[in-house]
Amino acid sequence: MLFLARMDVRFPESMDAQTKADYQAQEKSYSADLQRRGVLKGIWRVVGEYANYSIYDVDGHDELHAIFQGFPMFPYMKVQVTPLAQHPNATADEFFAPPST
Ligand SMILES: O=C(O)C[C@H]1C=CC(=O)O1
Repeated sequence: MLFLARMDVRFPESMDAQTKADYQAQEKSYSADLQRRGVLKGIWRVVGEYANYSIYDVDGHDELHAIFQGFPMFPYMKVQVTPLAQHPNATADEFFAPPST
């Protein structure tokens, strides 16, 4: 199942630069592992914002929630999720398998 997520990150004003950098490094490593495993299919920065849009391929809601909770920066993220279904007009679709005949 595919899901589109928008993640907005908001660190507390009081957080020091080194702590932020540590969180970002841990986040990068966690994100890279998800991408290597094919769970995180793509991630894009929202221009001008500390936010991203990302696409996840998981078995269901519980797995997706567990993945989000695993993000080191989860306590500082607001996540909005949109379930995705196959569009009948899609011509080239790298995310969905072709319909079986
Ligand atoms: O920098 C971000 O957008 C936050 C974070 C969430 C996933 C990820 O890889 O980075």
